[in-house]
Amino acid sequence: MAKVIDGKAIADAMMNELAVRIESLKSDHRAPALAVVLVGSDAASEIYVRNKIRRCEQLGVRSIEHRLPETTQQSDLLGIITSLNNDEQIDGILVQMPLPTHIDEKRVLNAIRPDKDVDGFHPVNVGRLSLGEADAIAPCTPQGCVTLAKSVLGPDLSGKRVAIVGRSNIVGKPAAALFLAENCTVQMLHSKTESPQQLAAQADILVVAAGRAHLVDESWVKPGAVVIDVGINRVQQPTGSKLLGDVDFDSVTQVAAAVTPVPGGVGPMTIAYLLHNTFQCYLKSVG
Ligand SMILES: Nc1nc(=O)c2c([nH]1)NC[C@@H]1CN(c3ccc(C(=O)N[C@@H](CCC(=O)O)C(=O)O)cc3)C=[N+]21
Repeated sequence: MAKVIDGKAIADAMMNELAVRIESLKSDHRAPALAVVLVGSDAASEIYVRNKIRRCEQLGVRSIEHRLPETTQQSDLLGIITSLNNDEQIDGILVQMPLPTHIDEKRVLNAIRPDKDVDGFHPVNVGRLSLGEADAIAPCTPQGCVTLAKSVLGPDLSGKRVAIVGRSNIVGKPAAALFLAENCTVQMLHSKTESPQQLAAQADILVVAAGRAHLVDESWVKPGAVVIDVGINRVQQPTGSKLLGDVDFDSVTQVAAAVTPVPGGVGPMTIAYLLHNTFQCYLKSVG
């Protein structure tokens, strides 16, 4: 049986460290502030917002929510982003994805000030990350994946073979950039990849961010590999709704050295890095 990687515990430890640093700045500076904009409703986004608010409270970070109806016009959303951009009291801005289809996600991401872009989705931050620049704001979930892999394999990942299933702009692509920056050998697998199982089964670290419940079973996993499950699929069951990962945990645990659970794996790490990124933006802002 594989080791279960406790993302919740690692996130808690990161938060405790952050709480101390925020507390120590309190007497001289305003509190850090994070604004979240949610348009319409989306199950995964609701979980995220709920946990984010709780964590902000624990850390003494001011949390600002803009909950807008599904029918919100793009121009109104852009107006809110502009006012958050210009508000010197706000350090981080996060617009929940996905947006309703009548809104152009690209326009919205482009509108966020790069130095407040705590998601790291603005083209300037994507470019900095791809150039390997140290001051890039890197996306939260991929940073969590790297930290979870290091929790098992130690801080030096150089030479490790990494396979990433899924090529989204918010997880797969930035995860590839971050593992490359760790000197890993990175391979991207996606829906058009031939024999993805065979390729995945060569990886020391397998990151699964495909958005399909239980896509990956033990046939994809090299014995002794570390498996990071990014999936959050809400499925209805007779007993109520349940969260399923992209990894079939019971199957993969037979061959892997370590696996992240869902919930309790990548999710809490995403929130921890959201607060980490917010704190970094805050440090730059207050000097
Ligand atoms: N601009 C943007 N950035 C995002 O990072 C983003 C987004 N939009 N839209 C939605 C998805 C989803 N997402 C989650 C993060 C944490 C948990 C989380 O805390 N999960 C916990 C709790 C689960 C629970 O409470 O049931 C866990 O897996 O253990 C869930 C979902 C971030 N996303």
